[in-house]
Amino acid sequence: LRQLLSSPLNKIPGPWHAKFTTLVLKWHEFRTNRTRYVHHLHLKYGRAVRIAPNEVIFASAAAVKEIYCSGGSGYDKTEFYDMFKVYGKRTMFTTLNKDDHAKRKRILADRYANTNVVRPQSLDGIADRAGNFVKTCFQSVGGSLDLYVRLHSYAFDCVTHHLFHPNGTDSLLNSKDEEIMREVTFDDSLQNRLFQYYWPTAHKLMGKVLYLFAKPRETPLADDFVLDTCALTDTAPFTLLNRLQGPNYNLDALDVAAECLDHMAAGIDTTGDALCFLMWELSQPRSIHYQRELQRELLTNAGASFDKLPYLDAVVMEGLRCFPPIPMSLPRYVPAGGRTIDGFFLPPGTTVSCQALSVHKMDGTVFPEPDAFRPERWLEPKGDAERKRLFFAFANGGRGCVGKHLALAEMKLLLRAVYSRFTTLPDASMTAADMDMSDQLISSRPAGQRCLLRFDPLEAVGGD
Ligand code: HEM
Repeated sequence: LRQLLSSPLNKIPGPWHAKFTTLVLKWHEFRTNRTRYVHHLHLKYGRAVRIAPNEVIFASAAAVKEIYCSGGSGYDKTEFYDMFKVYGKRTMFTTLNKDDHAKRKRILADRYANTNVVRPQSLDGIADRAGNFVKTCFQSVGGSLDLYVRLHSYAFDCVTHHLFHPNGTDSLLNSKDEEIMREVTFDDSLQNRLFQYYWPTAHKLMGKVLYLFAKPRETPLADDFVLDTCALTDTAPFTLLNRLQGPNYNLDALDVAAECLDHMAAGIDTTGDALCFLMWELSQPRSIHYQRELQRELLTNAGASFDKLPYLDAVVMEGLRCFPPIPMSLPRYVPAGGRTIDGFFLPPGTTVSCQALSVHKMDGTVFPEPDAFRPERWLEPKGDAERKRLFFAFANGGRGCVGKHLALAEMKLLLRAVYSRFTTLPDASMTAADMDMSDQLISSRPAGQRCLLRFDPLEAVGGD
């Protein structure tokens, strides 16, 4: 009790129960609502909030810099990341300390450098898949298309191209490959995995009885696909697998497969959901003028490179700001000696984090009307540095998203392919609840796991 009363964290604002228990936070996690709950606490208590006896969350550029960038890659990750081990192995994403992480990153980082992503063999593969996506849009004309499924297929095909070409998937055209994507994307194991993380002994004791209420994560098709593909030795030089199979890295077959499976999973829901939330927003009556402006830029610059289109860039940045597919806390431990963040002293071992949704929406001077989708804010020269400092969709520092350039290329090529040919409109059967944010372990997806849009070819609306 004395320890509780004398904790330096008592000075940090937050709900009264956060001093004593994690139960309220866990309740929201189990109900797929942690991100919104934490954002609500930020709005109520400010940019630093104690959310549990040993956990504090921040929403400022200074906190992002300290937690995620100090010393290059910021503070060490917490055991939260154990939940993401694959084939029982630690990957780059799940390594907890800096040294292990740096070793793995040195091997593979250049596969994701922009110079590698924009190589013709890499980029042409993405453009081909964007072409396949457009084919399905044309086929849907007169009806509607479930964008949620199609965009996850697109992201799956693009990421497996980058990992395994010529052995990537074709799930936009091939139903067997689509089945693998569905297994990963429609996974519903959140509660089971949280239960195992928080109460491992009870999880073991309850065994299969628990499965009646909370399904475990089971992805046998994806597991087998990656194991089989990693056994092949004919991958193109630009791919991740080609690099990992290099002779000098001392990685066994399961290490290689685990790293690839991890990147495959990291590349499906993130890019798929980012595009899904963004295209849904662009299709709303309140945003249709943004869609028109995008079409105008694309049609008047038909030959321009995808990364030389300022309005397209602004639309993507604003989509990722308003609807970050990883919107929630990325937990880290305060290092030995403790640290002061935003004026509060935090003892070593305190769990600290920032969540993208709040970092993007708590500073109305940098992002006026922060809840509004307004792409043009990214075109104003004034405030550019401040906006970039607060942009946290890909996290920041040495442990930020290694797939960022790949993801941006995928998003821009897809949006260019679609909006230079179509106007998109919401299908009448869709409700706002379908697109509510539903938290998973670290990412969020549309609650209804469907997103029906109508695709009207531009000629049909007079090309306006
Ligand atoms: C819009 C799409 C994407 C977003 C918003 C996104 C976001 C993020 C974020 C926020 C992190 C940091 C997570 C943490 O610290 O817990 C991360 C890490 C990572 N991402 Fe992405 N990601 C995207 C696409 C991709 C793609 C396409 C790939 C790979 C093919 C990828 C691979 C990874 C990997 C391997 C890490 C771990 C990096 C490390 O620990 O050094 N991501 N991503």
